Amino acid sequence: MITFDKVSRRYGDRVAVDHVELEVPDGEICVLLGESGSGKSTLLRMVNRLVEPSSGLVLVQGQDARSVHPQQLRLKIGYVIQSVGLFPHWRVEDNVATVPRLLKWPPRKISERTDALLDLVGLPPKLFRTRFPHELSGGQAQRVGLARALAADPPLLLMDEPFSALDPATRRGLQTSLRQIHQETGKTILFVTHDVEEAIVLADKLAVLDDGKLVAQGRSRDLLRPDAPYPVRQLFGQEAIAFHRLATIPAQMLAEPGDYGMAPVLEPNASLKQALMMMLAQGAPAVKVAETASTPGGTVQWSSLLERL
Ligand SMILES: Nc1ncnc2c1ncn2[C@@H]1O[C@H](COP(=O)(O)OP(=O)(O)OP(=O)(O)O)[C@@H](O)[C@H]1O
Repeated sequence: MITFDKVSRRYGDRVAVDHVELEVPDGEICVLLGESGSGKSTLLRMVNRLVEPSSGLVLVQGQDARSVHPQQLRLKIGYVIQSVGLFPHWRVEDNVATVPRLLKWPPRKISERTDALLDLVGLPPKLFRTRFPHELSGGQAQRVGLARALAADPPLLLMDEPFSALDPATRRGLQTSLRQIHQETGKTILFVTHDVEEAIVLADKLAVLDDGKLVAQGRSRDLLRPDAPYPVRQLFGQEAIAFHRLATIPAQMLAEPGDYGMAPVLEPNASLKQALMMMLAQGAPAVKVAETASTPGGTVQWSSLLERL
């Protein structure tokens, strides 16, 4: 758990972070969302003491961050940034092993851990272990950055716009991978983005910053309402807020028993936004949600979807 207790950061007259009170619960992905300059990175960097608060407290797993030496603190906290920051003359395996080596793990344990992590982030070790960073695509490099951050199994991960420099398809792939990795590892993740769709896809908890102030926090589906605070409506777009809300609701929730013949079929974990997009793309009044061993599937109709908007 990370707790921000009335945390502020001032630079001269400028208030970058203004009395923020926020908890990042254990095992959740908390997304800090806000326009450029709203204070997201400043707040995130206070967790690993790259920035110190001007006032207030940052508690990392119940402990005042200031009471722990920054180097000790950073060993417990994985950090992933947009520019990745891999060491260019080190092979992938050496980059991933950075922190375990600092911790003087035995070589065999480091080697096994490197293989396991490369598998986890979707880079087969046989193909990627010995490559250099310049032999990787941007998405692959970011996957190595994620493996490196996870190497010593830290309970917390800080991710500062990690996918912002990637093309949309690669970015979606990494978002899906991150959710899967999160499910498998149960890490507590604080993730910064200014991309509203990325925030909705990833957030268990969404925290919206505006001009250094925390203006809303909660589950996306609870925040995305017509009566949301003005900065939230402005960020998501007044007209688009209902559309974004559909992305937070599983299509499965509106699926009714019955088969409407030739209706197109959605994946079992698709959202209502995907259902709507498929209806629009195919001119279909209904879509089927595929069944799984644990969910019955069924049909979502245009009329019931409109009622949810
Ligand atoms: N070292 C610094 N010195 C002076 N002002 C700073 C410093 N770091 C940040 N700021 C200011 O604090 C405010 C918040 O910056 P911050 O980088 O946290 O915003 P952000 O929401 O992460 O923006 P972006 O999405 O563009 O990275 C900005 O007005 C910025 O100019």
